[in-house]
Amino acid sequence: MSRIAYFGPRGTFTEQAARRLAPDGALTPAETILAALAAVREGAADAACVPVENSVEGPVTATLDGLAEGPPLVAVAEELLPVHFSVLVRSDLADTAEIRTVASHPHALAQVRQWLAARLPNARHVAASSTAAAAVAVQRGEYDAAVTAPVAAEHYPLRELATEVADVPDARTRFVLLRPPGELPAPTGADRTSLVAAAANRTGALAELLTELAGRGINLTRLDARPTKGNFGEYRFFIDIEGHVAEPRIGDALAALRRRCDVRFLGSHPRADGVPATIQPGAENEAFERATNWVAAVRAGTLA
Ligand SMILES: O=C(O)C(=O)C[C@]1(C(=O)O)C=C[C@@H](O)C=C1
Repeated sequence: MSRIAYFGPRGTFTEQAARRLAPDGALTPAETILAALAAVREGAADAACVPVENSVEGPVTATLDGLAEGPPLVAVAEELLPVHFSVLVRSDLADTAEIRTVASHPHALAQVRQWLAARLPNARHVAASSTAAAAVAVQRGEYDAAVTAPVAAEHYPLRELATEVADVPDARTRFVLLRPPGELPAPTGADRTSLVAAAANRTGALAELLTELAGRGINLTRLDARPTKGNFGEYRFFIDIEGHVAEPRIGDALAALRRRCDVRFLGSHPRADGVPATIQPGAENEAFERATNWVAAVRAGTLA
């Protein structure tokens, strides 16, 4: 049975994603995203499930930084979960006027800002390590309310003050299952490839990388910049593209990027939404294969 470390404690959105990604796995919560990644790197778990991006708040930076640094890990699967929240309070709380503090993961607080301003305008917002960690803190009496995944109400003896809370109704978070480098999932035609590129700090460096992708008709699904943390003003670029590294056009593009700068491969796997890659005319895999075969024939002296 696969041992899966997930960003916990019990009752996070990530736990739900992990259950879907590894239905037969033995799930163990990790207190932080970095701890989940470390469990795999140290061999205590076979895979880690962590959030990577949210449709409202964008990248989960702890995941991005954790993947760019340390021994490499590769995403082998992803899950998209609809995100709406429950607001949980202690069962003995008599009146919402008593709510002075609301705790949650910063991504969660950002997704319910308007709701909190309208319904609990006097409550101070407090960042917790995860939505479920906020529920634990409310249970301990540290805070008055927690913004959590709906499933948290099943794990913690708290009262639901509100459910289906979301400023943006169809918000979604994408989660990935990460393993040490190994056999890749087979291409399906609806895949995502992720990488992080350390573009040089000079005029046009990022544009050159993007031009390599655009010239091969490859569509981006995400581009995030994160500081390298070394020199102020230097960034790494997290790039998600449509397609699988096993495809000639994607392999050709990755080789071109690698010629230009340091690239870390972060995985090729089926997309959770099943959206097939958009491929520009002339950028089909067959076109790349035909062109490669033509060069081989020219070199062999059988074609000109
Ligand atoms: O705290 C959780 O429940 C998580 O799984 C983390 C997380 C996130 O990192 O974005 C996941 C989904 C929601 O968008 C809010 C929080």
